[in-house]
Amino acid sequence: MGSLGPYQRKHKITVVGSGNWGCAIAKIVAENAASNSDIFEKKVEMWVFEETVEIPKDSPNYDPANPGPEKLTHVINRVHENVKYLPGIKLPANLHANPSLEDAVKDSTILVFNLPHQFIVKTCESIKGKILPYARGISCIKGVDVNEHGINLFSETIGKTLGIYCGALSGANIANEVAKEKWSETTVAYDPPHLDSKAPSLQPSPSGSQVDLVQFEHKDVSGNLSNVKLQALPSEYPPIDHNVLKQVFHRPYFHVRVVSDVAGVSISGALKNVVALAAGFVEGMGWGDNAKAAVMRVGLMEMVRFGDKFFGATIDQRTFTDESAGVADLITSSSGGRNFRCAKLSVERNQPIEQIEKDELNGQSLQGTLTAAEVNSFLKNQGQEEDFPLFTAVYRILQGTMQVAEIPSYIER
Ligand SMILES: NC(=O)c1ccc[n+]([C@@H]2O[C@H](COP(=O)([O-])OP(=O)(O)OC[C@H]3O[C@@H](n4cnc5c(N)ncnc54)[C@H](O)[C@@H]3O)[C@@H](O)[C@H]2O)c1
Ligand SMILES: O=P(O)(O)OC[C@H](O)CO
Repeated sequence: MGSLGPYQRKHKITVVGSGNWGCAIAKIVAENAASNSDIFEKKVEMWVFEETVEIPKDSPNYDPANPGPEKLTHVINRVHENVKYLPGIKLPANLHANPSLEDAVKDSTILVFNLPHQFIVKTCESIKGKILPYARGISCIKGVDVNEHGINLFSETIGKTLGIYCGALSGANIANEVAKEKWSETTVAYDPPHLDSKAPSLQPSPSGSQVDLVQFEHKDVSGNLSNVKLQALPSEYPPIDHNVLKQVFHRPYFHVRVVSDVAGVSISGALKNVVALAAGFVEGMGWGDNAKAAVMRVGLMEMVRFGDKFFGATIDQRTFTDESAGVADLITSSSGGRNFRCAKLSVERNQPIEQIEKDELNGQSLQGTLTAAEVNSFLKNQGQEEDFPLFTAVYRILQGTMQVAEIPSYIER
């Protein structure tokens, strides 16, 4: 290892985000950067939304020289652990926690976006024009971007905002299990216009001084056509393709399948969170495993129907059944995910789920509650609420306008 082969430059990787999943993925990426030093720079940057943390005196991470509250980035770089969002897990020493987003993404060719979805638009806006124009992205976000214009995948929102191509990663991946190196699978979806590896005429000159802007027509998931300009990756770098992405994410304990269905992978990851809330609600009622299986069955059907109706042109229906991002994620999320656990406690304690989130998650963020509201506003606009009774029931239960006890009769209609 260590030889650059036919390429003069290595990829620099930045992880944008450092929460529970952000750190688990950053750990994987940093491990791979260290062990594939022929194509990746060893040092991996991780952007941290800075805050201060208090380390208890009896913690092995306590620094008597620094007894007061300490910046989270200082703690991560000092003890190689995110003591707030991924406690008890050693992070690789080549992972650098950086409080400056602009500095963290500077000169990176591979950007991994891993934040709660409500923060992504603002985060991307702030680095517009400040990244390499030929960088490529992977979104690990589970959510959909619903705004007045309709519904978008976050990979597309990120790509459009930054003027780059962005794929997606999603799977049956509870972060704490992955971080403990318990075996799991994931799905990476990546399907850029073929300009990096298949069209040498589009490559810039080896000096990098001349860049090629490739303009192509792009149809987004809602069928809207737009002209997109994408800059080819300079030929000094190894092409960013399925093989390189596997080297970024695959570990002996984290098995990656790379596919092309970005829409299917992203939609599954977003919608399964809504179904996991329903699973938590019925579990909280003490209705048992049969009831949970029933909401998972109906939920999966609604996920497939949603994909077919609104993303039909671009989605591969097999993703829902064949890939980790599909039914496998639905099962794990409805068994031990945060959305499931908080929904269950909210029924058991008869408290709003926002209260449970605040009391139980120590700053981590539920995605299903926001997604249920966003999906509902989209379905309402489309006049389709009644065609998705489980999604609608979850939204109404969260709003307090429906009881969990009404789920069985409501979803049967
Ligand atoms: N945690 C999991 O098990 C898991 C697994 C797979 C996918 N995901 C998905 O990954 C994404 C990220 O989840 P996570 O678990 O890393 O996050 P998290 O739930 O741990 O959220 C906390 C993070 O949000 C950050 N944050 C708070 N306010 C912010 C702001 N204003 N701007 C930017 N960042 C802010 C915090 O600094 C912290 O890093 C989500 O879409 C989630 O659904 C999570
Ligand atoms: O803990 P949740 O509910 O956010 O789900 C975590 C992951 O998405 C499971 O794959």
